[in-house]
Amino acid sequence: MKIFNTLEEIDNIEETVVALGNFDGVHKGHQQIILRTVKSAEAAGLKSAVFTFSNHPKNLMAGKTVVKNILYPEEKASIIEKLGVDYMFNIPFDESILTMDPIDFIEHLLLEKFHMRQAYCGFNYHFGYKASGTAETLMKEGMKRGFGIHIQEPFEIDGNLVSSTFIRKLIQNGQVDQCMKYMGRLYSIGGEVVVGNKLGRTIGFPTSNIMIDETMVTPPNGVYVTYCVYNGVRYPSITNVGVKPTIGTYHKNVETHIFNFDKELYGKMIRVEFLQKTRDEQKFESVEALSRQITDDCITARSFHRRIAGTY
Ligand SMILES: Cc1cc2nc3c(=O)[nH]c(=O)nc-3n(C[C@H](O)[C@H](O)[C@H](O)COP(=O)(O)O)c2cc1C
Ligand SMILES: Nc1ncnc2c1ncn2[C@@H]1O[C@H](COP(=O)(O)OP(=O)(O)O)[C@@H](O)[C@H]1O
Repeated sequence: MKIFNTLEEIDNIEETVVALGNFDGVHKGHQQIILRTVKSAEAAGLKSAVFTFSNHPKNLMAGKTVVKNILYPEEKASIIEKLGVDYMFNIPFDESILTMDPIDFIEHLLLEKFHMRQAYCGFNYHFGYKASGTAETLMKEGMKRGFGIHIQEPFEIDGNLVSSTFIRKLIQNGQVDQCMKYMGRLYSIGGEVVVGNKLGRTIGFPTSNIMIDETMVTPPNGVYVTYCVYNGVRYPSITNVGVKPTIGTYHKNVETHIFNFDKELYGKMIRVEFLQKTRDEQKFESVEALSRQITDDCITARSFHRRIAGTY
């Protein structure tokens, strides 16, 4: 997949079928739109493309982070690439796009820049000045100018409208066990292993710590059954998300104890995949009490892992 990070970089591209949307989380509704785009492009002998913004439009309008993302742009790109897309237009949402007349948006971006012949978008897609362009605007202009528009109806699973907002809420409520159903993959956080207090190993539970980025959606403090992916291998693990109140005052982080594992991971990249929240983080009266609780947590997590072995 070829990724274009600015409009200026887009040059010499072939005609396209474009999926339009923000696609944060690349959930099952998004996947359906993108897969349909890829199929149509193949059938028509065109290139498939995804047009998305690298920053959330609502954040530019508010002047600060009001919408936290589920995925980093690189993560989003990597998931979209696996769906078979040829081009990704990952463009910064700036003043000029914010204030662009919807007709100019169609003419100058979609047609002149992206060479769009067909588009797929959700029923609630908005674009251009004050988000005044809608799926209907695209329909009308498509009839006039000869491009095709396919509008995806609301996509529901178990009566829930699958949306990025819905998935953000699941994560923020600790309902990580629901993410697979709606996103088609486990919710995960990746990062570089940083040095902690080096206390974990003294209580028998060494942990690999990664920092939490508070500009992203994060799960609530608590203990989770997880997988830890390192070097392409997926290890059963248990993870504490939190501030370690028993030990002191710390920033929120993610620390994972990997079962049957004793390698040094400082400076290495790991990814923690969340299966199930098992309890809230607590302040214990002593490190011994905490250690006893972690022993119990590990028994629970190991039996969970045994139960689901081979499922994911
Ligand atoms: C499964 C698990 C559960 C934990 N639960 C708590 C908790 O409820 N309260 C708390 O203060 N710390 C909790 N911790 C964090 C420990 O305090 C922490 O792992 C220990 O202090 C070692 O920290 P270090 O990696 O910075 O050395 C938990 C850690 C693990 C692995
Ligand atoms: N089973 C394990 N799970 C996670 N990390 C482990 C494990 N065994 C060894 N390690 C390593 O030990 C380090 C953690 O030890 P710990 O005493 O908790 O120190 P820190 O406070 O720096 O996390 C991790 O960075 C990792 O490299």
